Amino acid sequence: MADIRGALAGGSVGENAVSGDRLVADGGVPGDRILVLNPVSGNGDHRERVRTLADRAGFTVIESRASGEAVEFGRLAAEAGADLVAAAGGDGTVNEVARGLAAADAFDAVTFGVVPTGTGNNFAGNLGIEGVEHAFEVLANGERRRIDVATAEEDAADREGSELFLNSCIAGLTAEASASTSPELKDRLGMLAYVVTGLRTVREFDALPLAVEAACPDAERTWSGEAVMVLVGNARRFPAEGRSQANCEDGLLEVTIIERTPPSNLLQEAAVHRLFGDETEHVTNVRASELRVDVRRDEPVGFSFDGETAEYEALTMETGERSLEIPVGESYDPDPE
Ligand SMILES: Nc1ncnc2c1ncn2[C@@H]1O[C@H](COP(=O)(O)OP(=O)(O)OP(=O)(O)O)[C@@H](O)[C@H]1O
Repeated sequence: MADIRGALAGGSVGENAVSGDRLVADGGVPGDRILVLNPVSGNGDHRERVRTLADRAGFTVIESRASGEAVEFGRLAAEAGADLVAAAGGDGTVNEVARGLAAADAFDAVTFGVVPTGTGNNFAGNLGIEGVEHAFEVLANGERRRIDVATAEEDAADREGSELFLNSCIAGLTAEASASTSPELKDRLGMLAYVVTGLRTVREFDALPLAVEAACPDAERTWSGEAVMVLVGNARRFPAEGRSQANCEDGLLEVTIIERTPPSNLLQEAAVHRLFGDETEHVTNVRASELRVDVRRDEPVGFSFDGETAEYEALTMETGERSLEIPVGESYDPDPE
C-alpha cells in the first residue's frame, strides 16, 4: 500500500494530484477501484472523457507516462488491495496491466476491467465491449466471466523470459512488419493488419524454420517446416469467415500455422483471407492446451504479444483456464461456435 501511495503522492503518476492527494490525506486504502489510463493510446483524444467517467464511477486514475509503466501500476494497484483494476488503452495497455496483476499474483483477488481507448481494441471487441461509455456500463452492470489467460515461457535453461497474452500472439513478425503496419489498417483489421503487412513484406530469407509441438485434446501433434507466421489466439481466432472471437473459457489456444508459399501468392489482402480457409494446403489449424514453438535457426524471432513485441528462440505457451474475472458486454459469446 505504501508503494502506491508513494507513487501517487510523489507525483510519479503525472496529473493524478486530485485523487492522489485525497487518498493520501485519508491515509487509508487508496480506493478499491483503480484505473490505469494510457493517455496516448489510439488517437489520444480520450483522456478527459475517461477521467470524467472514471471519477463518476469512483475510480482512482493513474496515468502511464511511458511504455511499460502500466505493468508496475497494475501490480501496485493489486498490492494496494484494489478489488477492481481497470485498464484504459489499447491491447498493449490491457496486456501491461494484466501482467502487473500476474506479477502481484492477484488473479484470484481482483476483477479486471477493460476500457477500449486504443487503435485496434481487439481484445475489448472480443469481449463485447464496444466503446468508452459502454465500457463503464459494463464495469457497473456487465456479467462477470472468468477468462483464460495465456502465458509464454522461454525454453532456455535460465528461463528468464516470461510473457502473457490475453488476445493473441504472433510468431514470425519482422521488426519492419511491426513498424510499418499503418494505424488505418490496424483500425480496419485489428491483429490481422500485422499479418497482412507481414505477408506483404516477407522476403526469401524471412522464412522461419520451425518445429511446433501441440498438446491437443485428442492427441499430441507436431509440425515442422518453413513457416511465415504462427498465429496463436486466446480470445481471438483467425478464421476464413465468421466470428473472429475465440472461445476464451476453454483452456485452449487456437493455433494457425501459415506455411511459406511463393511471395506472389501473398500480396493481396484477399489472398490472405483465403489463406485462412480450411481447404488451403498452406495453413494448419489446431487447438492446443500447450504449444511449443522452436525456431531452428541461430537468431531469435520476433513475437508479438497483444501487439507488444519481443524476440525469442523457443517458447512454450499454455493457458490458465478461466483464471481472470472480467466484466463482459452483452454481445460476448462464451462459445462463439
Ligand atoms: N504516456 C505514454 N507515452 C508513450 N507511450 C505510452 C504511454 N503510456 C503507455 N504507452 C505505451 O503506448 C503503447 C501503445 O498502447 P496501446 O497498445 O494500449 O494502444 P494502441 O497501440 O493505440 O492500441 P491497440 O494496441 O489496441 O491497437 C504501449 O506500448 C504502451 O506501453
